[in-house]
Amino acid sequence: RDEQDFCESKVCNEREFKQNHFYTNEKTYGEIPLTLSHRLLDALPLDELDGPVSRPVRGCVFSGSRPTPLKEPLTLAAASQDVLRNILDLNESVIQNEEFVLCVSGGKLFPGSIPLAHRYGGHQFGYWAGQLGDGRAHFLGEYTNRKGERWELQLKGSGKTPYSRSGDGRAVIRSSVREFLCSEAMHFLGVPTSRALSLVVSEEPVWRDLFYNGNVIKERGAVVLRLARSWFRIGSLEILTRTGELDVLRTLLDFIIEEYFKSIAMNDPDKYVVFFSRVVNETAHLIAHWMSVGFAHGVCNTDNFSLLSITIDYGPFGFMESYDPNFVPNTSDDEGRYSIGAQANVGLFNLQKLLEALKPLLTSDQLSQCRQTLREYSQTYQQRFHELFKAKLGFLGNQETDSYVIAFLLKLMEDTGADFTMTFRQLSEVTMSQLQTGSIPPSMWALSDLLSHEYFRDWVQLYLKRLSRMESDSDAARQHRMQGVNPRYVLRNWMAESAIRKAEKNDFSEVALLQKTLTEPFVEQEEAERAGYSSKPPSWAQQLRVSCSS
Ligand SMILES: Nc1ncnc2c1ncn2[C@@H]1O[C@H](COP(=O)(O)OP(=O)(O)OP(=O)(O)O)[C@@H](O)[C@H]1O
Repeated sequence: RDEQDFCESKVCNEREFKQNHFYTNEKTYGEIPLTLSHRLLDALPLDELDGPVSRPVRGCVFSGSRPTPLKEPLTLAAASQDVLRNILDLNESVIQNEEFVLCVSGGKLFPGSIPLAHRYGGHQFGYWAGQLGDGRAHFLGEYTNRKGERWELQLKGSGKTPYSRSGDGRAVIRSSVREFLCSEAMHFLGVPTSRALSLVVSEEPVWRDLFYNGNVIKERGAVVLRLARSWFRIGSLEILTRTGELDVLRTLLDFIIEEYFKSIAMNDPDKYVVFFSRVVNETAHLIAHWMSVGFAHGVCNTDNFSLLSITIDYGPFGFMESYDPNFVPNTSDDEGRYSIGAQANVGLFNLQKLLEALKPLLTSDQLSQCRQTLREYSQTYQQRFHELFKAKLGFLGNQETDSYVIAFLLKLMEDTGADFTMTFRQLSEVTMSQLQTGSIPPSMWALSDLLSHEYFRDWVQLYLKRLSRMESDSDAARQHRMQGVNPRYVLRNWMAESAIRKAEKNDFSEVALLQKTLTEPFVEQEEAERAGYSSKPPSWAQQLRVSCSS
């Protein structure tokens, strides 16, 4: 009852809220030529006007919440040219403008912006965690670009909201550099993902217990402005079912389908079934894609799984180096629930939770259809995985032995601990005759590791035999094809760590180098080679521990 009274006393009427924001915020609008609109705000129920008071929220999808500016001086540590130019239609010179730095860090609002925090819940590490929500993120509004694409802009690390619980609403430089670099890198690897426009660092002190052992240290706050077609997550729907707010659930679900799943007819009586099967399909594809680049998300909770099946929430992720299906990229997952090899299964768990959220809106027949879709998830995933790995090996067409050749290689890699990224890359650089004669140059260090395996020669024979079946194919054509899908550079932990150590001292040169390198991950680059980004990881990389505290 107390909780209910508390909520009710805070709820104000929606018109009042909008007016408050539209009229009193005007003077804080920036002068950057980027005007945001708010389709979501018009369509979805809104909570209340003011304040970052942490509380249980009911009956809405968003709460009004303004960013808290970071302590100055602020430094624009990095910006994505691609996002500026190709998503936001902005001229690159805009980043010289002080207003820009304020707008992308929460000090001012873009024209038209009405900042909101999204209410969602989620299953974390297998258990229902209750209300979560944007505890340190602010949704600023949406931008429709010249190409007609709609993008939703969000700040992360921009201060407390009603969903902050005991958190401080901030993000540190360390985690912000990682999110900025990795989300952009994933885009250029071709993996569906949120994007990042900018990274601003500040003098704001932020206290973090890095390894949850009582050793609290002072770090500095940073804000990333990130973008996605949509930020809705499985947890966005789950919370509404859990609290029995079925009208809001239906409103939100219809909005999501109408806005982001345009090919589903709103008058189709099975629209929720079709929606579910799309999410199942795309989630399976996304996780297969992660596997094909050796990406371990690290925290595959339902609040971190997008309904649009894009990669969101770059926390304690990692790119696998030595091939190991049990690879866990951080120090917080002792049981390996989110190990790289478990991601497909966790995806299924999350989709089961999505189905539970949809259940009150389904007839029993529709529920059975959805259950059938879930039973097909594993096959959808396997098929996509198979296609992606076939492409990584340069195969055209289908041969019965393909699955065996792929599995055989992965087993050899596991036995020898061969580097995942460079094994495939070097297979795309080596010639067939070098493979045939076993004369692999020492610079191909990952293949050299594999060479030590007693069965590697057997695998090579199978592989060459398979390649020789593609009669019209040449070695050069195969190499070209394979180099287009096997990156030479991924954001290895040690690379991110090296850039972070410098960034914490206000030297952003390595952030810039990594950003540049990872914009063309499939192309060999002189500077990146000099920096050792395709070399064997340095010995200190083994000791690195990635914290979940961020
Ligand atoms: N410092 C913080 N202050 C307030 N809330 C926080 C803080 N850190 C995390 N949270 C909240 O805890 C929940 C889980 O955190 P998690 O690290 O998965 O998300 P996040 O990285 O903050 O957000 P996102 O998923 O949007 O990238 C989210 O509701 C998040 O907003």
